[in-house]
Amino acid sequence: MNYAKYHALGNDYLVLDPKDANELPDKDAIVRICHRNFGLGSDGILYGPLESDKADFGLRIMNPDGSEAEKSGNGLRIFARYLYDTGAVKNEAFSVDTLGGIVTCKIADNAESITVDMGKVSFAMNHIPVDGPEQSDHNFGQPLSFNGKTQTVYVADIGNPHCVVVQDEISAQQAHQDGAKIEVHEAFPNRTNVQFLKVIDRNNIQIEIWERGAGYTLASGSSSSAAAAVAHRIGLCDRDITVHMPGGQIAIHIGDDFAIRMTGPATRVANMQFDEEALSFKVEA
Ligand SMILES: N[C@@H](CCC[C@H](N)C(=O)O)C(=O)O
Repeated sequence: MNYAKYHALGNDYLVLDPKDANELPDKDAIVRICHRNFGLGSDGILYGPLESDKADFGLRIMNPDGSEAEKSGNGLRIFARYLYDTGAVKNEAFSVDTLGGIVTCKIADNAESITVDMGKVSFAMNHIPVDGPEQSDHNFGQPLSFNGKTQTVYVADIGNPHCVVVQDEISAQQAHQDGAKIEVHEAFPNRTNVQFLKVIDRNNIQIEIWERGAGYTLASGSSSSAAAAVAHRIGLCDRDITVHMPGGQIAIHIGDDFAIRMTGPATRVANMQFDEEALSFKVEA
């Protein structure tokens, strides 16, 4: 099976084109294909371009644990780059239908820069299952207990769910320890992506990320969107925010009603062939 591997600031995806595969691999196969030792290795699989009656292209986004994500900012930039590389699009704007809504993508500077209109961030959690008090603009910021402490967290939805923790200092180690706990906290029956956010100044933030279904990642576009929106919503940042992550930087513009425009790169890595033999190897627990 042929996969095109790309990364967006170190957040790597394998693109599986339906012309090469009639259907997505099953959950176990996805886990194996994404495994960094027993498979090709990636933070997820992008299955597309699919037909859509609502947009120019349809896309399904799979996490490396085999679960399906509604949206992925880096995944969308990578998918846009794949469409450009395969000649399906040029420099015109085009729309992509995801489970988390329709987005618009535009490629510039010979594909060195890709902009995605990600949709609007919602802080009133109508579609993220959140147990506990109803989330709304009036009670934005909730105490959450994890790992023996209680901190204020901010939930934000940009098609997929996010939980933002604002702190003076952040670290990869904390993202591993606390992120893993918050992802599966009982407050989030559908699990959540987690960002630890440090405000640098009114136009720059730094985040460490723990992704739902993927774990620690070097960058995330929907996380950047959610974290920037929270920083603006609580009055710490303006509308143009550079998000600094271990893998690099993404530019976020926050428009009216928290409509997010995200700009960043996507880089081609390889064309890879997955051998079915890897599926039958028994991994000792
Ligand atoms: N890496 C992504 C987010 C991918 C989906 C996420 N793990 C989820 O389950 O919602 C990004 O760049 O946004």
